[in-house]
Amino acid sequence: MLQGFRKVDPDRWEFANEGFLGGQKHLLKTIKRRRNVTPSTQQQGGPCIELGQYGLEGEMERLRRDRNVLMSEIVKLRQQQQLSREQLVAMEARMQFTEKKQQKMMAFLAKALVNRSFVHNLAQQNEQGALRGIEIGRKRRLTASTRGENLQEDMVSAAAEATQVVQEGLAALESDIATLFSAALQNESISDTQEPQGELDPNLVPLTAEPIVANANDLNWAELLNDDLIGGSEEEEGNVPVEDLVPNPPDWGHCTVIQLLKTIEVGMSSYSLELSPDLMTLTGVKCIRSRILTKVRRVPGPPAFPLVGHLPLLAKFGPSAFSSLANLFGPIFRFQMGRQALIIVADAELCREVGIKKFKYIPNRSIPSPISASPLHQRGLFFSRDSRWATMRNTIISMYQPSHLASLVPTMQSFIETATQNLDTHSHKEQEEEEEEEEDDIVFSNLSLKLATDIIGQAAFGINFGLSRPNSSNDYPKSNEVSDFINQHIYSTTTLKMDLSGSFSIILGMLMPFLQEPFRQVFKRIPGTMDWKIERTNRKLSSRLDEIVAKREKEVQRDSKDFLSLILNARDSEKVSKSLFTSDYISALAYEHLLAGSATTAFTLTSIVYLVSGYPEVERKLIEEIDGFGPNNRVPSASDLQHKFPYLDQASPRGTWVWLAPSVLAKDPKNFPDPEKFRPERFDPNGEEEKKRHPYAHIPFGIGPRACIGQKFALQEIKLSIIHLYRYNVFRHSPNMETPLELEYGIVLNYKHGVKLRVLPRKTKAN
Ligand code: HEM
Repeated sequence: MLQGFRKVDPDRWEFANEGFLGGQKHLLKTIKRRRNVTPSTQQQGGPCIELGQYGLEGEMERLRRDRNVLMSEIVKLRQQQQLSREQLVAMEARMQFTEKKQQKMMAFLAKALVNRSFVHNLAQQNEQGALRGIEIGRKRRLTASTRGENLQEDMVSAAAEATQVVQEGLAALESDIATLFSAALQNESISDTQEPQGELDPNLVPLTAEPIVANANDLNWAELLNDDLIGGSEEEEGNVPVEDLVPNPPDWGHCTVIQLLKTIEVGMSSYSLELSPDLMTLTGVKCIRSRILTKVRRVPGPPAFPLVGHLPLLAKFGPSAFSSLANLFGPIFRFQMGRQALIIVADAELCREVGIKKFKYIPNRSIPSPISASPLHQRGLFFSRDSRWATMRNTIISMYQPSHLASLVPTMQSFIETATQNLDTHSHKEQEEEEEEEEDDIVFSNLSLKLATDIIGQAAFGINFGLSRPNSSNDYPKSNEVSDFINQHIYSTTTLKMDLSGSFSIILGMLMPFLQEPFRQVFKRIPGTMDWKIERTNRKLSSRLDEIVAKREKEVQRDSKDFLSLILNARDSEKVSKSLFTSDYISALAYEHLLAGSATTAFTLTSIVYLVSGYPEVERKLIEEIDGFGPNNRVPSASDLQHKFPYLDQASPRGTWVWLAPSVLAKDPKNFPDPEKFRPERFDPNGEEEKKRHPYAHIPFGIGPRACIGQKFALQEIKLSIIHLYRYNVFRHSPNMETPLELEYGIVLNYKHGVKLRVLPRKTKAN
């Protein structure tokens, strides 16, 4: 009879009994508990035999072994208990740390609210004229309660103090950044196959203490998304498909770097619409905003500075910061826009994953702090969310049908013809050129901005702003209303930034979002502060837009084909929901067109002309194609523009972006060999380079359902302009223009000192 424990391997013992057999329940009742083994039971021939006839000694041995097994079990359990205790302690410490951080923040706030001694600092460091404004405000509010006044002053002081803290922080971080980037640059010169040459700066070690992801595959992408979407525990991550865990997409932001940079301004400079494409050229850059900072900590990235995060990197290095970071940390890295944690994805394939395949989980753009105070900007398509966005986009997209775009050609052409009359006064023959004469220069960047604003003004509102008419033309005196509107628009646009030297409430919005609104409420009442100015301008702009919409709403019959009329007609005919397209949303949508469609297009057009005038071979090919199309008075149709100008197609706007981002592209020569060269041929659809390139390596208008709605509009306008310009002229760089051209990272990327060109009229071909 077999009974008791038996050894199944050197470390394990198992219960064994003849009545203990799998599937034979009825035998279980034959199993009897073994009684204490005593000499008498032995004599009675009781159940003392186990694993053979070992007798008492055998039994003792068996018990000893049983005891050892149990002891080792106890030791194991004790170890587990110890481990759990340690984890508990670590968790407590983490909680305490978090609590302390909160306390510190509260202490800072408390200090901010009682400190009265920094009014002067504010005047020096923050907003020009703020002090004067405060004084004026104070005089005006002499009757106000002293307590209220003090509070206001205290908040001003707090603002100054916070600015100081941030500035000190930036200074302290600067040396780290320099180290980081010098190392990054060193890394860049190392090709895949080469061994690193020389030692990397040892100072780099603490900065790159986190693991470098060499390959995008090293990170489980689905896991990353799960992680951020769900915010679950680390143990849960990656085990369950996203689809199962996210019944409703949670409210978290999605943005491409483009979108992000469109609205976010950093440090000295800001990044905008146009910047995005060149970043995307790197191989495509997308970023995912995470609400849960801790969840993205394990994604590699440089150490972040308290409050400002990685903003100083952008302030100091501009867009090339992203390339260097991609070089250091791999195609997926962490970046902190102030308090906002982002995951940057610098890989074409992963961009497709985020922008298209995972779109349903990340359909919305995050609303950056400058926008959060401006309903006007929030109600456009760009920042609208979920089902509202889907309905609005579906409605608006119908207004960009090919037939509608084609009907816009004559309007565009007419504006182009009028605007180019400005060139006549500047044009001269090469031999007459007086090198230093500034009056011969044309600031082409200004002209193209005026032209693009006029075209989109007409297309969006049906209003001719008349900005690009020749100066000498007095046919249409520009009304004060129009210039006021444009000025308000420009001011409103340029203040839409997250500049560390900008509006105080906007800075706060980045650093401590919950403080933004209370501070804005205070500052907007203090004359002279930027918050006050922004509030005033946006209010005026909104009311002007509302007026335009209200007037148009009242029109019984709207014949014009501008965006505003089309959308109002659709609403009146109940094609679109009245509750969704309320007047304020319609104002915002029309205004968004002005915003999104002016400086972007203008910058692209300027860049093309600037580049072509520096590359005679490109100019020759372009002119050949334009002249080959037909006589100068033959205006190309929308279809001609699409199919009959393949070389122009390659030059706009893609060649431009490549050239504009040499530092970014240099990191990815496999996609863009010789990136610093303006070589439209690289985009020749039949060329090897184009065939080899990843289809999402270059996405200047974005990808997926949220891609630019105005892409075809912009390209049509740009191509028409180039054709008209080069039919009659060629351009040369003015000797008065700086080289290399300096860029200004405003809300819309711009050439800091403009693009100055000389106009050379062509020997016009016989028509
Ligand atoms: C060369 C000129 C332009 C460039 C480079 C450009 C670029 C972009 C980019 C990169 C995006 C974001 C795409 C994404 O997130 O994947 C975007 C969105 C957008 N663009 Fe443009 N754009 C240009 C001209 C225009 C024009 C002329 C209009 C209006 C007529 C316009 C209206 C919009 C709108 C409304 C969105 C938001 C779309 C949505 O969220 O559904 N853009 N643009």
